[in-house]
Amino acid sequence: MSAPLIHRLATSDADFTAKLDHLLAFEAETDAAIESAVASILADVRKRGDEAVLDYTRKFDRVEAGSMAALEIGRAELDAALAAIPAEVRAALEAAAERVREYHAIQLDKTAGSFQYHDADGTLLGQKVTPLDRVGLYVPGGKAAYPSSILMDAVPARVAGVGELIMVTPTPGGVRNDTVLAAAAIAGVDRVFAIGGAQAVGALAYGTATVPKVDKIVGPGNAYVAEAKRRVFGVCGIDMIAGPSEILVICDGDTAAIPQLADWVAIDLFSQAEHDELAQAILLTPSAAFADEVEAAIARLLPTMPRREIIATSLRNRGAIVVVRDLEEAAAVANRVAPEHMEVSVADPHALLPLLKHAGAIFLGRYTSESLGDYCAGPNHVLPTSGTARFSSPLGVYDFIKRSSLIDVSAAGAQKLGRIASTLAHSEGLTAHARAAELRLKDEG
Ligand SMILES: NC(=O)c1ccc[n+]([C@@H]2O[C@H](COP(=O)([O-])OP(=O)(O)OC[C@H]3O[C@@H](n4cnc5c(N)ncnc54)[C@H](O)[C@@H]3O)[C@@H](O)[C@H]2O)c1
Ligand SMILES: N[C@H](CO)Cc1c[nH]c[nH+]1
Ligand SMILES: [Zn+2]
Repeated sequence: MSAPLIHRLATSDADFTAKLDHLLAFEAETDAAIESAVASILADVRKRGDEAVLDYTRKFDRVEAGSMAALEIGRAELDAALAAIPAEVRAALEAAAERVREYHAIQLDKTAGSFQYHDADGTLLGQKVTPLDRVGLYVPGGKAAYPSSILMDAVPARVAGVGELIMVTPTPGGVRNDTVLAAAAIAGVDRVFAIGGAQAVGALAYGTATVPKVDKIVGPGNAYVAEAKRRVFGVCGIDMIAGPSEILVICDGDTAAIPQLADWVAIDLFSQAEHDELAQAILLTPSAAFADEVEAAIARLLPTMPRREIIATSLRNRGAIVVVRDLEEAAAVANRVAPEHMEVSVADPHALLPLLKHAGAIFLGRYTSESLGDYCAGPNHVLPTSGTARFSSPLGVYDFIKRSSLIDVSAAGAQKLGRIASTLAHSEGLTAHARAAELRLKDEG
C-alpha cells in the first residue's frame, strides 16, 4: 500500500494531542542543522563582510560576481524592467500596491499616532512617533520570485515615512526577475542587492563595505532566513519570525451550499504547500465524509499542479486532515496551532470569530481564498509562523516607527511629583535621584 498523501487525524483519537504536537514540531526537528549552518554563515559575514557574502552567494545561489558592486541593481535597471513587463502585470502590481497603501494609511491613522495631553497641574505627557532611519527589506527568491512581498515590505515602510529602504533578494543562477525589479520600482525602494539567505541578513545587520547597516530587518523568508533574523535581533530590530507559509482551513463541509467545496479547500491547502517543503497545510472539519472528499480531491488534483513535488513533500511533512467533533472544537484546535493563515469556510464565519484567537490573518467566508490576501486584499501578507501568532502580529506601519515618551513637567507638577519621587528614591537608597527631585521643590531648593 502506498503512503497516504496527507496525515489523517481525529480529535477522538486517544493520542490526538501527541500526534498534533508531533506534526507541529516537524519544523523544530529540522532546526538543529539549520541553526548551526546559519550561525557559521553569520559569524563569517561579520568577520569577512563582502567577501563572505560573495562566497555564499556563489555557493547557494550559483551567482559568480567579482565584487559586491556587481550585485547591486541600479535604478535604471529597475525602471527598464518596469517598462518591459506586460501591461497587465504592471496594472495588477499597481492596483495591488494601491490597495496595500490604502490599508496601511488607515492603519497608521488608527494605531500609530503621536499624542499629547495635560494633566491637572499643567504637566504635558505624551508620545512622539518617529519613523526608522534605515530599514532592510528581505524579499524571498529561492524557490519562487515574490514581487508581492516587495509591495508588502516596502509600501507600509513608505507610508510610515522610513528614511531609506535597502532591499535584498536572491537571484538563483544570476537570473534577475523583471517583475521583481518592476515591483521594486513601483514600491520606491532606494537600493537593491541581489543577495539572499542568512548571508544577506548578516550583511544588513552588521553592514559591509558595500551593504549599509540597517536599523531593522523585515520580511519573510525560508527557515534559514527566519533563523538568521532571530540571531541578529539585538544587533538590529526584526519584525517577527515569518518563516515557511502555513494555512489552516476550518470547513463545515456543506457541499449542499457549494458543490465544489472539496476542490476549493484542496486547492487552498495546495496554495500554501506549494511555497516550500516545510510549509504547513491543515484542514479541520466536523464531517468525516467531507474529509474523505477532500482527500480524494487532493489525490485527483495534485498531478495537475506544476509544483506537485513541493506540495507532496509539504503535505507529507506537515499536512493533515483532522476530523473534529464540532466547530467549537475546531476553533480550540486552531488556536493551539496558531497558524499564519486561518480560513473559516463555514455558513456563519462571523459567529465563530469570537472563538478564534491566534492567527496571523483570518479569512472569513467561502469566497475569501487565502491567495487574495497574498496579493491584493490590502492587509499585509508578511505574517507570523511556527505558532508565533500567539504573540506576534502582521507586518504593519507600527513595525516601521518607534515611540519616544514626552514629559514636560510644570512648576506645580514638580511639587507634587517631586515629593512622590523623593520618597520612592529614598526607599530605593538612591540619594541623587531623590535630591534631583527635592532641589526643584519650592520650599526646599
Ligand atoms: N510568513 C510569510 O509571511 C511569508 C511570505 C512569503 C513567503 N514566505 C515563505 O518564504 C519562503 C521563501 O523561501 P525560498 O527558499 O523560496 O526563498 P528565500 O529567499 O527565503 O531563501 C533562499 C535562500 O536560502 C538560502 N539557503 C537555501 N538552502 C540553504 C542551505 N542548505 N544552507 C544555507 N542557506 C541556504 C540561500 O542563501 C538562498 O539564497 C518560503 O518558505 C515561503 O513559504 C513566507
Ligand atoms: N503566502 C505567502 C505568505 O505566507 C505570501 C505569498 C506571496 N506570494 C504568494 N504568496
Ligand atoms: Zn502564498
